Amino acid sequence: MPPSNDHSQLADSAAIPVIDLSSLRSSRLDERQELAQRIYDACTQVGFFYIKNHGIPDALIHELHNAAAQFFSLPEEVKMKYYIGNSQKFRGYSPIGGETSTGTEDDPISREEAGIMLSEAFDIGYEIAMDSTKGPGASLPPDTYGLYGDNQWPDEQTLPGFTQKYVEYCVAALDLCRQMMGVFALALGLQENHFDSSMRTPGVTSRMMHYPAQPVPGQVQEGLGAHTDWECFTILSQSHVPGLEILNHHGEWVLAPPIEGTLVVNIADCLSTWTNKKFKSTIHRVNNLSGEERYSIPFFFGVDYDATIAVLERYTTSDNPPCRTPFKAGEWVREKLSKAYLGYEG
Ligand SMILES: O=C(O)CCC(=O)C(=O)O
Ligand SMILES: [Fe+2]
Repeated sequence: MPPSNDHSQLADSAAIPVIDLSSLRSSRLDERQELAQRIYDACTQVGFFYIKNHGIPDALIHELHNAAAQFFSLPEEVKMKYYIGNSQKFRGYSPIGGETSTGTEDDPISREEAGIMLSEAFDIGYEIAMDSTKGPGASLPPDTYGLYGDNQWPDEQTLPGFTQKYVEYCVAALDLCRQMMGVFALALGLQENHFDSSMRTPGVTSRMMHYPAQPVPGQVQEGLGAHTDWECFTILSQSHVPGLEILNHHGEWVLAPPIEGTLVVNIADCLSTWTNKKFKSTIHRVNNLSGEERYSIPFFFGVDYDATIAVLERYTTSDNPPCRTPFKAGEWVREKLSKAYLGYEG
């Protein structure tokens, strides 16, 4: 297990709770507060939880998984037309071996040490069309960190309806994330609208992932190395095939198996920093040992790239000073992306 001077990246418990989000949209504050309490417990103890009754239609999720399977079954030379290395902004297709494990804060991995991961991915980022709060005249903000726009969508002849389906999913996921930031604010003892001014054009990204079955039975090639996510939190849709594991403080990897009708939520570095690591940005990894193809679709919710992440004063004491000096969300994400993708040097 990686050395750790605190337990903020390790789950206390193997039990990943299932939280019913029905009251997320309740008009009653006491019901939203009760939900916030359950979320607080999950974020401070595990850093991971499942959500049910989240409001994203099952049919849409199912169709998007079909679209992902179709994309990855395209010939390699067709997928390479959308190669991530063509993009200045980390958008597009990353073939097997195109990405490297960066490790964790306490246990970083250099490019020389990192092995080839058995996964391929297709990455996209925020667009106005994904944002239900934006009208037709809206445009992207100044791109100080080189992270807004420039998605490399597959063309319509190759994959009809793919772009529309993915954008439709992002609209629903982004709406859900904004609502969840309200409940996170309540959980942290803040006004429900505390984060609203930091999520006008939020730094969201999403990716489709494909983890092939192990090529040599009995030999395990890692699908995605141990890491924490970088933004505020992640909403993950996994297919019926297990593979996601989270690290607990006994140094044991605990499976987070797919549960029908749920999505997985995990806290990431920026929200963890805001709380002085009270909310855990828990280390996780993926190994596909199932013998089947595995697909997953994470949606990474980050705040505006020019938002400042500064530890909330209420989570500091003289014995527990801020874990980091303030930084811009875009700075952090860009640095992490530059390390993870081969072919980018910052
Ligand atoms: O594929 C999964 O289940 C998890 C993916 C993940 O952790 C990530 O993309 O950051
Ligand atoms: Fe992750």
